[in-house]
Amino acid sequence: MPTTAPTTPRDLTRDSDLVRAARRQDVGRTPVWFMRQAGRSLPEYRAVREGIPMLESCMRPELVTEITLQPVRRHGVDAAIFFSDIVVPLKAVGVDLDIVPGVGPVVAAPVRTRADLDRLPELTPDHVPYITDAVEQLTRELGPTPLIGFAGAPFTLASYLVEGGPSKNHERTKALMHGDPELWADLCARLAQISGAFLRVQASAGASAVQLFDSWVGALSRADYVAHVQRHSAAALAAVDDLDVPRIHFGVGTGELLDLMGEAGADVVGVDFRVSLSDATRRLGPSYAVQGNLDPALLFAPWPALERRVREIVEEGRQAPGHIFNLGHGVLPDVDPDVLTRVTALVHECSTRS
Ligand SMILES: Cc1c2[nH]c(c1CCC(=O)O)Cc1[nH]c(c(CCC(=O)O)c1C)Cc1[nH]c(c(CCC(=O)O)c1C)Cc1[nH]c(c(C)c1CCC(=O)O)C2
Repeated sequence: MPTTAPTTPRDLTRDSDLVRAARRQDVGRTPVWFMRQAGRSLPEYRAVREGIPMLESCMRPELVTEITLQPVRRHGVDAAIFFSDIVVPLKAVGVDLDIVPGVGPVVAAPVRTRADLDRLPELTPDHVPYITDAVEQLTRELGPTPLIGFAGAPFTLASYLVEGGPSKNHERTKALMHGDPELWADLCARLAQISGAFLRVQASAGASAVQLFDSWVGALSRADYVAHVQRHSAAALAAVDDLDVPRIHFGVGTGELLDLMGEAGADVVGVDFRVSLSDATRRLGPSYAVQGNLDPALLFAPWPALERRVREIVEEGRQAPGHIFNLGHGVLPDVDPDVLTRVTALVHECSTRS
């Protein structure tokens, strides 16, 4: 019987457990990956990053490829997450910012006025040729293992731009949202274009799924999310509507927003460790897969306690229409990477369907 050779990177990953779980299809076993699986927890990461600033490393396709592959080789996870950062597209369009070790993104001139917004251009693929190169190289090397592309969501990006750096209370961001809702809406619309275009570059170059990180949106009420944020996140996700890639939508402390984040255009809703997967599934209904939700701090607990919790999460995930095992937030830098390898193997072992 004649067979047709696969022609795109996505053809090779269509039947992967990660893509199937995201689409709420049957899987052989529960797929697992970890947010921040590439990074300081790995000695091989620290070795290749030595002396190279974070943002510069994101612009070197060879290095991005190597760093993205490191946790896949080491842990045997079911997906690679593209090595980059949510502020890379902002840097690419000319925002003067840096990622300060131990602090996070710091913006030289915060965006707070109409004139500031007017200086923030839209993103085109020509701004980020190194992203296209890295994704193409990576998907060739990954073969049947899916690559997840990502971007920051408008609210989380706006918070860094308006505050000028990391913020506990997002006070200036909320002051702008409520004090000048028109400027806020225009800023978020611009950020949605930038995020959407960044997702589209990655999906067009071969990424098999995308994740929109709205890490800090749990700081908002449902009413504010609906009035000031949801449509902008929806616009970012809609940028890949026609590309046939499942969309994951994640935030921290977003238990009260899960259904609204689903409605914004997600296939999979990320759940942090504050809400059980059973409750999350009840809140979301049958139309969404879930991703999560091991507390990253539990990776420091004695193995029997950690093992019990991992097994519980896999069991709860079986009640969902689809489940991708992950942490409730990123890997902490001091974690013993062998624990992540062991958790990966345990999730696979205890979820294998006979
Ligand atoms: C809020 C946010 C940022 N960046 C990101 C988010 C959303 C996810 C989340 O909520 O954690 C997303 C991100 N940042 C990075 C990745 C890709 C790799 C992966 O997840 O494995 C991803 C998906 C690399 C990175 N981004 C950063 C690092 C550490 C830099 C280093 O190794 O020197 C990495 C590996 C820097 C960064 N960038 C940011 C922070 C808060 C920090 C940490 C600062 C620090 O503690 O030093 C902004």
